[in-house]
Amino acid sequence: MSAAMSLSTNPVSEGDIRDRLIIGLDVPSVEEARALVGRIGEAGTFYKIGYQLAYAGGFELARELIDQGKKVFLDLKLHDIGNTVEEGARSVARLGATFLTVHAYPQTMRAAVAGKAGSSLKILAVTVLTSYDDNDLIEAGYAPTTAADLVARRAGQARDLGVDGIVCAATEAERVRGIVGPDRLIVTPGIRPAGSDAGDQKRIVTPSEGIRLGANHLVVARPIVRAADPKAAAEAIVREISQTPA
Ligand SMILES: O=C(O)c1cc(=O)[nH]c(=O)n1[C@@H]1O[C@H](COP(=O)(O)O)[C@@H](O)[C@H]1O
Repeated sequence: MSAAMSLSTNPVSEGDIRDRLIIGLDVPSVEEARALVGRIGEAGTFYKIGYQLAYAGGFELARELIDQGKKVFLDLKLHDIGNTVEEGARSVARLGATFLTVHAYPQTMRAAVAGKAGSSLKILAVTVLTSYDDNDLIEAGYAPTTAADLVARRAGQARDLGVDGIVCAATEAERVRGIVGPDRLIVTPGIRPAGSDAGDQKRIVTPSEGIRLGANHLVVARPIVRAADPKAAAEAIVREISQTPA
């Protein structure tokens, strides 16, 4: 695959098409993550470091990957008092990460936007986790609502607060695009290549559906990380993305 491979038909996805796949490094140690990145090689350009790896030395790996020219998404899903979130976002901005997640609560989003000011870090607001369905929201104490409606409400708040992108299930991406407009990013986990296990995800689609529904980036972990051949799994998803008209 050529490093310069691009998808010029979609203005929000200009650049290397491989960047549209964000590979979740959901593994227990930096050594395993390094080995995985090595196996995936040129097929992976954008990596996500979440709780499991971040709390096991992942910040050092983030620096290493950035130094190698990879993009890094720090998926820390911040949510705390405003001052703490603002200072946390400021520290992540200094690391040189590309994306940082925060939960889509207005105070939290406002603080993160203030913290990253002046840097190239982009804040992504996690609206409703893709492992939640409508019943999970009711169980969590939300007044009868649907995941789709809550995603829409939070996407509107994120837009108004100047957040750079939205994390939602691709099933809501079209509605979110209508709310946030063409320039904000839509990043969708809950992606499952045809025939793969849903695991704990509840609002899932295939890579091609995700792109067709308007996602800028797809987040995929287990279907790549646990594949017998992670490089081939990543390449297959990138191929599917490249063959789907945006
Ligand atoms: O913020 C995220 O990345 C995220 C938000 C969300 O709503 N759902 C979700 O699955 N994620 C993350 O995306 C990844 C999905 O992993 P797999 O289900 O293994 O592909 C995990 O690292 C999750 O932490």
